[in-house]
Amino acid sequence: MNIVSFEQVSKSYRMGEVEVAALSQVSLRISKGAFAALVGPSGSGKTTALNLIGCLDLPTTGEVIVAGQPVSRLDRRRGAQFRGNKLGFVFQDFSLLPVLTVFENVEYPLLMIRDMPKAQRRPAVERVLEAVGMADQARKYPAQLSGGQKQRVAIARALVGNPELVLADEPTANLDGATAQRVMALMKRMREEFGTTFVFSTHDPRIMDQADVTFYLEDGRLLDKPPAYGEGRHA
Ligand SMILES: Nc1ncnc2c1ncn2[C@@H]1O[C@H](COP(=O)(O)OP(=O)(O)OP(=O)(O)O)[C@@H](O)[C@H]1O
Repeated sequence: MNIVSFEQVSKSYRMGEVEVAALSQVSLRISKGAFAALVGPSGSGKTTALNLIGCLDLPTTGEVIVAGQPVSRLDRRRGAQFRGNKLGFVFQDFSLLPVLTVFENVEYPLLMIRDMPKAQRRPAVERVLEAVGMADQARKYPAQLSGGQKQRVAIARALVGNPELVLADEPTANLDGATAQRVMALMKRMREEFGTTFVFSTHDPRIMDQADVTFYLEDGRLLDKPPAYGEGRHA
């Protein structure tokens, strides 16, 4: 079963007189449970593709279907609702709120998006903090954590609402090589433990090799085989 389908998806941005094609006629399918990489050089369209899957942007033409729902025409409110219920996000800059503790950062989506009562929030937060090995750091603030620890908290926050799909835009870009590998291993373990599909973007060959399916983008187009720079496998 596919959790993501793109049918002939194009996205262009107008910059004054000029039209920039961020994605051109991309068709792809990602099956449920995949650990999928979007790979390509800077400006190839990876973030645009993740934004379309995440209902953060709409395609210019074509159809995007996520978890059985055609999301290409959802308005802002319905898009936000869909996002809150079905998706989790991990960002390269971690995007933790500095004034909240680790526990509160992970709790935040349950409180703000799901409006979940406190008695249910605590066990949900404890479960994911335990899973990412950060339960003993719950009272710390983000500034007191290393980069790898921050990304573990961000992964816990992405998973706390039991999403079907986690989208991660260059999740290891701000981490050293060894920490990046540990964060990827953690995401893979979370995929096994929670049954969540992961789609991440990267241009690091060591990171793309972790994927079980890899999509190569170049100038907004999906390539049908790895380009010279790619060392990952093609599905
Ligand atoms: N909001 C926007 N307005 C205008 N052009 C945009 C916008 N967002 C993206 N683009 C353009 O679309 C193309 C694809 O950008 P995108 O951010 O998807 O690439 P990327 O592969 O994620 O790059 P990076 O690895 O640098 O993040 C680029 O040419 C970019 O300049």
